Amino acid sequence: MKLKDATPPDATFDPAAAAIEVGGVSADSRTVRPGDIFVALAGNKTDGARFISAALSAGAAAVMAEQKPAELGSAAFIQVSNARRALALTASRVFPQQPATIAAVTGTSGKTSIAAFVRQIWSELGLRAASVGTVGVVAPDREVYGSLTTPDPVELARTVDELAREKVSHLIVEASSHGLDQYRLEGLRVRIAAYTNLSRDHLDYHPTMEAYLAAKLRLFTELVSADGTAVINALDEHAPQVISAARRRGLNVITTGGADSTIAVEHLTRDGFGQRIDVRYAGKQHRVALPLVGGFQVENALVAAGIVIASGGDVARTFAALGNLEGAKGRLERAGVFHDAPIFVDYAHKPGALEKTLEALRPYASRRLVVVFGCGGDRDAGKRPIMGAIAAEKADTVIVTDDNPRSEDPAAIRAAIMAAAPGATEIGDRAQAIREAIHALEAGDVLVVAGKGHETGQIVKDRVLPFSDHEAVAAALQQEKAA
Ligand SMILES: CC(=O)N[C@H]1[C@@H](OP(=O)(O)OP(=O)(O)OC[C@H]2O[C@@H](n3ccc(=O)[nH]c3=O)[C@H](O)[C@@H]2O)O[C@H](CO)[C@@H](O)[C@@H]1O[C@H](C)C(=O)N[C@@H](C)C(=O)N[C@H](CCC(=O)O)C(=O)O
Ligand SMILES: Nc1ncnc2c1ncn2[C@@H]1O[C@H](COP(=O)(O)OP(=O)(O)OP(=O)(O)O)[C@@H](O)[C@H]1O
Ligand SMILES: N[C@H](CCC[C@H](N)C(=O)O)C(=O)O
Ligand SMILES: [Mg+2]
Repeated sequence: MKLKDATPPDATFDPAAAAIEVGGVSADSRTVRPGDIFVALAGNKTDGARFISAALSAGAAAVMAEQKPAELGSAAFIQVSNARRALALTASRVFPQQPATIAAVTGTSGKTSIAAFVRQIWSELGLRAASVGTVGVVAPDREVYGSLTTPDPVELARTVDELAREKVSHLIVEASSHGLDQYRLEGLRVRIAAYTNLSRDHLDYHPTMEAYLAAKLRLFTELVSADGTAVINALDEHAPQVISAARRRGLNVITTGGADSTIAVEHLTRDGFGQRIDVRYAGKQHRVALPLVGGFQVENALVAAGIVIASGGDVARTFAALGNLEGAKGRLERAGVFHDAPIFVDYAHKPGALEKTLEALRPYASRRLVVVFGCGGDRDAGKRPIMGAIAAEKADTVIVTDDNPRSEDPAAIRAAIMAAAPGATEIGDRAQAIREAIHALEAGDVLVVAGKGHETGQIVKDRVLPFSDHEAVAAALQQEKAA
């Protein structure tokens, strides 16, 4: 395609460059192919401008940047005011196909669960549906694991284009705060934007909670199309700010979960490991039998229903479909039982999630609620004592272990948690921590192994050691059986 067709309208370049043929776009000199546009981004670790000569050696036909580089060789220069935004917009021109209906969900917790729910409901309504997020790409024809919640803009645009070619008509994408802050989703034609909640996370990246919320609000104030719909969990304390941002933008607003919400909860009862909900929407009552544990899953399920209804889904069939939902892998998932005590694997790796998960399981523990968890290295260290205190307050038995120490000293991470969790036991080796927790279980106990959810590795220094909480639980149960 021609350079002028690949670049966003506000890009400026020498008119002679307009007709240059470009092959693709990359912000990484290591993946540049001959004929590509190289976009120089000022990064968090280094500056892409330092790699312009490497990109030119790799055959870049043009360099896109906010400032003109000293050396360009024979390559064209494309000046833009916001290189990250321009990268995503260029990627969406290079990869132009998109499913007709795209929804994006943001919030500290619940995105992966909601993406899985929405995909399942759409599929049940007979639509070709896909999701992109923490657990990768899940589509009718394939499942591909990814490393980021919101992929980088080039990979995202390429994936979305492929999905459209695979005849996916309905897509839901997780919009992380990093993704929104770094303009990874620009160029996506988002018709429905959803918000779950806001609690402490990623304060190693966002300077304040206000900045963290502001990144999330971009989905409503800038990204979703002006005639789109906002679906907002009314039970979250920051919901009023999201609702007013959505209203200011002129979006259609659907609120969920509260007594006065568009999708209102009239009555809620626990029913074994499921829940019965009477929901009211547009003057009509719908009875929902949700086969999932935890009040937060009700919030997630209703946001998911709101998204599907906003996309034109049949209302009665949408609420009926909630009765068949499967939880996302490793989200408060029952992974086994020992001495009649259920064992859950959960992805709570931030304070708000840990609190909600322990609260959700408390009613099932007639004896002890036991939690095994740790905190990731190279991530917001401030979370550690907060999570320690929450575990000590909300659980009866706390075992502090390792969860992706990365470059940090695992013992120091555990010590920061332990300092705020009086009475907790420290067992660094995660498999051993799980074994000891299971060995001590008795009828009436409930165990939750939190923090890794669907993950399949333990990141120690630069190595990813194979590790799965599901497998560790299964191995421990096997060992108990053999004993
Ligand atoms: C802090 C952060 O978000 N960093 C992301 C960001 O990197 P960056 O742009 O700051 O990159 P950088 O390393 O400083 O390099 C600057 C530029 O030089 C380029 N470069 C670098 C080296 C070279 O040889 N040649 C070259 O051209 C790089 O490609 C880049 O364009 O943009 C990259 C491309 O999109 C991401 O891969 C990278 O994610 C890193 C790996 C990461 O760990 N991100 C996590 C924290 C993240 O994004 N998490 C969120 C939230 C998860 C959650 O909600 O829990 C997610 O969406 O997954
Ligand atoms: N609505 C919710 N409110 C509070 N906590 C929740 C909610 N939904 C899920 N959680 C907790 O957060 C964990 C992660 O859930 P999920 O993966 O759906 O969220 P996410 O927003 O995609 O998280 P991440 O940003 O880590 O990918 C769950 O295992 C559970 O402990
Ligand atoms: N996307 C999140 C996942 C964290 C999962 C947890 N197991 C940890 O390593 O802290 C992050 O990279 O911060
Ligand atoms: Mg997620």
